[in-house]
Amino acid sequence: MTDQPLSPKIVEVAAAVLVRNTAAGEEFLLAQRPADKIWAGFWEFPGGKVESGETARVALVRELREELGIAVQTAFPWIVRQFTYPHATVRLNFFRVTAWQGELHPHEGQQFVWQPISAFSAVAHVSPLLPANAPVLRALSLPPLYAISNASELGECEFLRRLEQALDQGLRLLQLREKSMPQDELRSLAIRTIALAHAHGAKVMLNGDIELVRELGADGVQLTGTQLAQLNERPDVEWCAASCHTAEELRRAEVLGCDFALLSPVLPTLSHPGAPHLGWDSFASLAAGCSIPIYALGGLTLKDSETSWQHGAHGIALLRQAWPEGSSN
Ligand SMILES: Nc1nc2c([nH]c(=O)n2[C@@H]2O[C@H](COP(=O)(O)OP(=O)(O)OP(=O)(O)O)[C@@H](O)[C@H]2O)c(=O)[nH]1
Repeated sequence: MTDQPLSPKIVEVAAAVLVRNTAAGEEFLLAQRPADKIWAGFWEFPGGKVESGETARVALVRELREELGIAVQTAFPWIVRQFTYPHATVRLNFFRVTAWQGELHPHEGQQFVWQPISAFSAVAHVSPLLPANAPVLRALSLPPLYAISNASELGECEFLRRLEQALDQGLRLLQLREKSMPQDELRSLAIRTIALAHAHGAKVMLNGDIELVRELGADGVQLTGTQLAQLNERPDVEWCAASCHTAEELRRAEVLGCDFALLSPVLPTLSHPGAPHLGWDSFASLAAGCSIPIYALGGLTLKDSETSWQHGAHGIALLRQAWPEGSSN
């Protein structure tokens, strides 16, 4: 979201995904709507309506102070989901809140629960959830790093060695993208990659080949720009992502029902020296208001994660940088 005042036509809501780190991993907070509100008893992300003249961020800070008694220190803009209830159409402006001051207090008598948020398992252990929130949990389960394969350059053996190392270090989502590899080699690499990734609880997206995803039991497809332009329906696979460069492509990805998108190139890249790139400000304008998580791609390193969150990204996607040389053991 931008920090501009918001349109009064639909009910604008600021909602917080509070994230805390524990010994068992990251957790997020759900709150139960108090008895005197519509949808009483349903579980939701803390937050509330944006008041006239407020930005979503200002409303977020006010709501968390009023509802939970905390002072927000760090809030990253995340996805924006519109949902029509019988009583109103709401636009939920989500922020991931990672730092705050003060202890949580239920100022409106509401119950709280902290839920685990390990990769691909941000499920709610409470019910009922507000109906708008199910896709939000799915989005929340996406890990912060999306790695793109580089096997043609590294060679298959070396790529698989580095993949195993990355998986051991926590990589949970990767795309096999080997445009110049002969089909039979790609197939055999895909089989080995999927087996290795699944043994570590990680997901594998295949670039462009929907049939191969189904045949080999990969987790999803990363649609090419051409597929994104031509498909009329979201392919029936577990995860579907799109590669985007413009606002039009992002809209198309949302309309098609993609689960997430790549937006590139953010910075100059080794593979396309001198080619135009978005820069972080344009990235932020394009990502603002998107209903699906966006990974920033192009010229980035792991150190750019926080910068990407500040500009509305869910996380970063890395190609060469995802496969550092590391140890040879
Ligand atoms: N806070 C919050 N609201 C949500 C979520 N999901 C969702 O659909 N909503 C909807 O967004 C709207 C938020 O309104 P609210 O009643 O919480 O707002 P508020 O705190 O300003 O309440 P008030 O108008 O009673 O003062 C409701 O229609 C609610 O159903 C969510 O995760 N968190």
